[in-house]
Amino acid sequence: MPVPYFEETSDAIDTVNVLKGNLKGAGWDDPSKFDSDKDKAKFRQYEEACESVKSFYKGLSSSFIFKQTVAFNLNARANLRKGVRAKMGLWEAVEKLNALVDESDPDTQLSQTEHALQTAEAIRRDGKPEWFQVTGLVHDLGKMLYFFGSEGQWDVVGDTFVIGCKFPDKIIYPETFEANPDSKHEVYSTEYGIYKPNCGLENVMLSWGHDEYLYNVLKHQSKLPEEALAMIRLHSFYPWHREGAYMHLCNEADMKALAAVKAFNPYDLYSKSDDPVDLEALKPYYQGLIAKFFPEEIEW
Ligand SMILES: O[C@H]1[C@H](O)[C@@H](O)[C@H](O)[C@@H](O)[C@H]1O
Ligand SMILES: [Fe+2]
Ligand SMILES: [Fe+2]
Repeated sequence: MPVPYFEETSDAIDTVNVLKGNLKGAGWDDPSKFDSDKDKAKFRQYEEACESVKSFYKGLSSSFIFKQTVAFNLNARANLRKGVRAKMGLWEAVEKLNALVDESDPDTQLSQTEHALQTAEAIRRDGKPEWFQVTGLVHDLGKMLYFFGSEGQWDVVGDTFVIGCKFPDKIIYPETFEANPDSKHEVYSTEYGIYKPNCGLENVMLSWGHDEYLYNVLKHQSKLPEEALAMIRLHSFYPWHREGAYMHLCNEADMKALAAVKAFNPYDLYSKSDDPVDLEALKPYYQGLIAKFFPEEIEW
């Protein structure tokens, strides 16, 4: 069992409440203002996307479609438990991701370091609390998986969906899921599959990638509020947070998570068209924020 970084003593709870910036009523979930000048119809246009994005999702041999199965997902989670892949601070991870451009993303050709800082800066400009800003900074650091022996980008990036029940038509290029062997399985192809009605997303396996990975890495190694952890785990789950799929698996806690993810989404998505950022100039500020919420080294 990993030792939680945040031990629940009453002192620690006070510190955490201060860090959260009075979660309730602090305005952190007021609608974002920064995206009012964005042409939202220009984002997530998968039909018009470049060939590399299309082939990531629906190329003839797209592993993203074929290989995200129950069997693969159980195995990925078992591997995660086998040990620690690296010990590294979060800022180092931000810098390492300069080497990664996300093949699945139609909206940015910039590196993931740029994307992390653009997201965080948009949140900061909108006057949101520090925990929200740092969540913006780290939300995609799960893409470090790419350097930790992933099979490619297909098991790291891209939107997520539920494994173990029917693939709804709310996923990008839904027709392609016919090629996933689970779509023919007698249980996994049914509405509820291996799940019970309203079992809660906490009990559901999301397709393996950067969200599930980072959530598992950080849940015991941060002082982030649960809203932030929901943003991390569920931000790529567009079939759910944008299209409203999978409500039959959700419970009340998930509705709170949904509000958090929806508050986060504009910063993640629409900051992709912002100007590039100055890494060196921003470094001291974000290193300071990281130090407030995370241990110096994370066990990856
Ligand atoms: O959260 C995002 C989102 O789901 C994008 O659609 C995907 O292309 C990216 O890989 C991911 O980081
Ligand atoms: Fe992401
Ligand atoms: Fe992102």
